[in-house]
Amino acid sequence: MELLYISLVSFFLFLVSFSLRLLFYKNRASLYGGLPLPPGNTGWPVVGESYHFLSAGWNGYPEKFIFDRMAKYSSNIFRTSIFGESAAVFCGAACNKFLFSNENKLVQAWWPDSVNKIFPSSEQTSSKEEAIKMRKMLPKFFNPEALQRYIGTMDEIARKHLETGWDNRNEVLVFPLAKTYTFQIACRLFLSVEEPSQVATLLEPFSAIASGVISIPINLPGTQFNKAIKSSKKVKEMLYKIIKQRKIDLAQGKASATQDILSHMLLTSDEDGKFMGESGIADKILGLLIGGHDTASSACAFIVKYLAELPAIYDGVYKEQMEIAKSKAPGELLKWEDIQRMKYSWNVACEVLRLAPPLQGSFREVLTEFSYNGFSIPKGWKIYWSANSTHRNSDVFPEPGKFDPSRFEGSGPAPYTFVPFGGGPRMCPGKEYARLEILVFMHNLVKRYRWEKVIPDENIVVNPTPIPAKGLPVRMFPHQSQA
Ligand code: HEM
Repeated sequence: MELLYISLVSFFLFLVSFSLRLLFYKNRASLYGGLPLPPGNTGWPVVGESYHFLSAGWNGYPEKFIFDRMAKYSSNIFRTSIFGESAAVFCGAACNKFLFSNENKLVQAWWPDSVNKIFPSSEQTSSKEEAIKMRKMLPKFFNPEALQRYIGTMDEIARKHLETGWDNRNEVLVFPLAKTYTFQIACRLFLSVEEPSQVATLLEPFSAIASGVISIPINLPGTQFNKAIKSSKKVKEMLYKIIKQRKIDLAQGKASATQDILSHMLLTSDEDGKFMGESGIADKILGLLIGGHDTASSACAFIVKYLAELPAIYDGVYKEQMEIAKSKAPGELLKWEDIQRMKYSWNVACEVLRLAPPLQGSFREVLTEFSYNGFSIPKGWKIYWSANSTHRNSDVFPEPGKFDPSRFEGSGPAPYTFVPFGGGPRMCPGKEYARLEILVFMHNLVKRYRWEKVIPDENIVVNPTPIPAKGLPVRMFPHQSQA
């Protein structure tokens, strides 16, 4: 469907685009210090290289878009055109360091216009401004005390989740279960929503939203973009209902001020004493659910995949987790000290995040023209940094395709090379929360079962997070005795 639309739109806009290109090339003489633009290709008219960029992921090799061009142009920086924007792709640790250190000086956060359309801010501000407000607010929910409190709840949810979704089954489909797990935690900690049918109703539209965020923004029936816009509206309507009910419950003393993120948002004012409106709260909760849900569930699913493929790694994780399990009283929930002992398991999770980063990278917008590595980068251009440009680079991680958790022992990878959570001031604010829910998941899963893949060479699709094409079916083998 999308290909058809792209061809039609491309054809009609070709002539317009051609004349705009002539104009663009004329204006190049004014670039920074006379330096050239990075080498590269701006691809097809209007859609640029968006299709190449996206299809590399759909085929399971998002890094191919990056490495093909780095090799072709013998450069760590190359020019492209994605989502209707002139862009430079910055590759490697030095580029990561440069970008992350120049946040809000030379560059600022940017998302494709599709993001503003899928998540129109109800407060008439851009998604960029909303993100700034969100960043200010998040430390309250993700500070060390709050995170430590969440561990027991996460453990409780993990146990119940495994009992209802995994126990007494010969075979399970991991990907949807991992999504349910991370979503159950988010619903509980953000909204105090626990009732399984309510969680399922909220979850249903989410996969359409995620794939629409990084898609070609053609809002016609049947496109990913169109489905994402509709799904985002649907979730917001559900969130409004929950928020309205919570206001009533708080007024009647049926809900507490500290029970979850929603209560905090309703009852906490900003530095000017202003409280957030219902629509602003719905936007923020939706942002958190989006940011935190597909990423962490993809990590959990890929941990299951790699542990099935690598029995020696599984044994290492099992040994570590059983030592922790045996040190606990029956029924006792996990605590902060237990998480601190899960060092090998976290190294394994990091190796999974290196090989299958849930987010492939993200964009910045150039605030002021600058030069870097002998190239001029014009104001207004977009810059894309990519986790794979270091994660899959043999100069940085020797034998990059080999699964080797020992890479994370000692001082670990060199700075700016392992970047699944980004870096600098915009580094993922949910990193620690994600670490906790991933480790709690690993603990509960390996404690109960060993498993094997039903489809040994299942394809991976990256859209925009990596997904096993058939949902990762596995055969389950429960351990004889559980701690
Ligand atoms: C394995 C799990 C996760 C991964 C790999 C991940 C990765 C990332 C990355 C790469 C960024 C973008 C940084 C940039 O633009 O340079 C980001 C941003 C963000 N993440 Fe995560 N994330 C994960 C889990 C979470 C969780 C659990 C939450 C919330 C509960 C969350 C909330 C956010 C938010 C709100 C942003 C936007 C921050 C901003 O714009 O300043 N993430 N994440």
